[in-house]
Amino acid sequence: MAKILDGLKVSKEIKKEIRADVDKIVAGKRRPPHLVAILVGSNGASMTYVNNKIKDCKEVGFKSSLIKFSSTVSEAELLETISELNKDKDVDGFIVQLPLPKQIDQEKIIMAIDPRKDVDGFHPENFGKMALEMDTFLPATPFGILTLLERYQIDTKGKHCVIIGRSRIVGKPMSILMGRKDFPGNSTVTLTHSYTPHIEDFTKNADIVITALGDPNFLKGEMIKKGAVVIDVGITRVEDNTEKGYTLTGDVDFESCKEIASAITPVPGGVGPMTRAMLMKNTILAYKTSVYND
Ligand SMILES: Nc1nc(=O)c2c([nH]1)NC[C@@H]1CN(c3ccc(C(=O)N[C@@H](CCC(=O)O)C(=O)O)cc3)C=[N+]21
Ligand SMILES: [Mg+2]
Repeated sequence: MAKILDGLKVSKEIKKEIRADVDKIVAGKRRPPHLVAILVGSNGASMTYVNNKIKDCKEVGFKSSLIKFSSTVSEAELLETISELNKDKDVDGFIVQLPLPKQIDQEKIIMAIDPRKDVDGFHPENFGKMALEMDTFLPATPFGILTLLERYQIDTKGKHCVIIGRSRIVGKPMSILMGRKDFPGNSTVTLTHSYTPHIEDFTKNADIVITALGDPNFLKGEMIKKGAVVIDVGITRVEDNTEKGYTLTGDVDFESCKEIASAITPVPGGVGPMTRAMLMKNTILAYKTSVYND
């Protein structure tokens, strides 16, 4: 039976560390860090995520603000709000919850964010710095995965890491980070996606598998090597007859994989809570402007 990589537990530890830091800041008569979230429309999952981020802010002692727009908001209105947040000295970092409605050009929105306030790490300037191993904000989900690997002392050096999915917020940055010279890193990376034939030919040879494709229970035990480390980023709401009306389901078939893997993340309670903790981490980094101070 694989060791469970308990993202919920580690995320609580990280939030406690941040809280202690904020308490010191406030005791020194300085204002606490301030995170702003922009939410467009009323997608159920997006509302849950954003509300949880606001809850996390309270927990760690940050000030938080939520700016809500209807799904019919214009691109110009959003850009105006971003421009104001960029200038606002009371705001350390902000995020625009994705996905955005189709009338909005996502790239244009991300490009408008001041990279120094881009605590999601989505701006191309920050993505470029990440790729070149310069100090910057790492995107929260990959940052969360790295931190989880680090705290559980999973050896990544010289290992073969196979990533499934090439999204701009998970798969693509993860593929770069696992190959960087830092720890955890120094892996040999294979980035697979929807055009990769016979994905099991790759996953069967992987020491570490990271799934981020959004296909419930895709990765089966027979597709992995004995002793592999399995990181499940997928989180799909599969509709059913439960009270909630859905069950959160990962990309990993947990039941079959836990028998073969040496370590595995659960869904829920794995990568999701780590993502949230790292957004808090990036926000306090933005506050200290330490990433731009060297
Ligand atoms: N600008 C932007 N930044 C993001 O970081 C961002 C985004 N847009 N859009 C959507 C994705 C997804 N994402 C998650 C965050 C937390 C959980 C999380 O806390 N999951 C819990 C369960 C939460 C639930 O009950 O639904 C868990 O896995 O245990 C999941 C997914 C951040 N994203
Ligand atoms: Mg993909």
